Amino acid sequence: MSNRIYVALDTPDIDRAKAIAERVRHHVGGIKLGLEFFAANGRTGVREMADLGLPIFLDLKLHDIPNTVAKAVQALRALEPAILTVHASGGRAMLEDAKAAAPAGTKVVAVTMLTSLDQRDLDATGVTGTPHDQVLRLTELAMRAGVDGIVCSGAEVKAAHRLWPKGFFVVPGVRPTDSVVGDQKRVVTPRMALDNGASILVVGRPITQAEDPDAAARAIGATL
Ligand SMILES: O=C(O)c1cc(=O)[nH]c(=O)n1[C@@H]1O[C@H](COP(=O)(O)O)[C@@H](O)[C@H]1O
Repeated sequence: MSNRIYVALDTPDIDRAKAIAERVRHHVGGIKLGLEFFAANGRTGVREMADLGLPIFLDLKLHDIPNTVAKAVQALRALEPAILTVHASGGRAMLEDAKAAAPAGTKVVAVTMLTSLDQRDLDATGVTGTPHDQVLRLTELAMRAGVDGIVCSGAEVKAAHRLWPKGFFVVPGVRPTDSVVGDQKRVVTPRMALDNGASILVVGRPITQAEDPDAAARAIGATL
């Protein structure tokens, strides 16, 4: 089951990213490269990481007017990532245009409500209802727009999966029981996220900050 773990290599240092990827490669299903990596290393860096042979999840969380997002996705086409993220709250037209601009083999997944946010944060943005309500509202929007799936926390993935049985569900913000939570707020264990219907898990610091990333990835895999 460890092939359902994507390790988040959140570092601007490509040599460090490669070193961790090499160490954990037999215990993860793919690697996730996000804004920190992309801002420092760009498309060339993504290509270099892809040469390691693992599927690439390019997590840029695009969120802008439809034309701008579509053009950005077009500019990324040649990288053919396995997964690409956009923000669901960008709206239906943006989601449709992002999907239309992506390569056929790329899953476009829409971030619903970041796992680093809770009820108070939601209230502060003027959104009514609970995190659960907000995730389901955006799941429905993403489904209707024709993207491939969503990103949500393990606390909502069961209900989101029920609403969209054919969707692809990415769950970050997972923590083994003995692990530091950090800036995440809606956290579940990797096992619970999968039991609740996650298609893949994103795991960053519990692996990358471990003294032995390989052992940490193996240990998480063993709980699944
Ligand atoms: O899209 C994501 O991957 C994402 C969405 C979200 O709601 N929360 C979230 O933490 N992430 C990403 O998942 C990773 C979590 O990292 P750790 O908290 O270190 O395990 C980071 O790379 C985040 O950018």
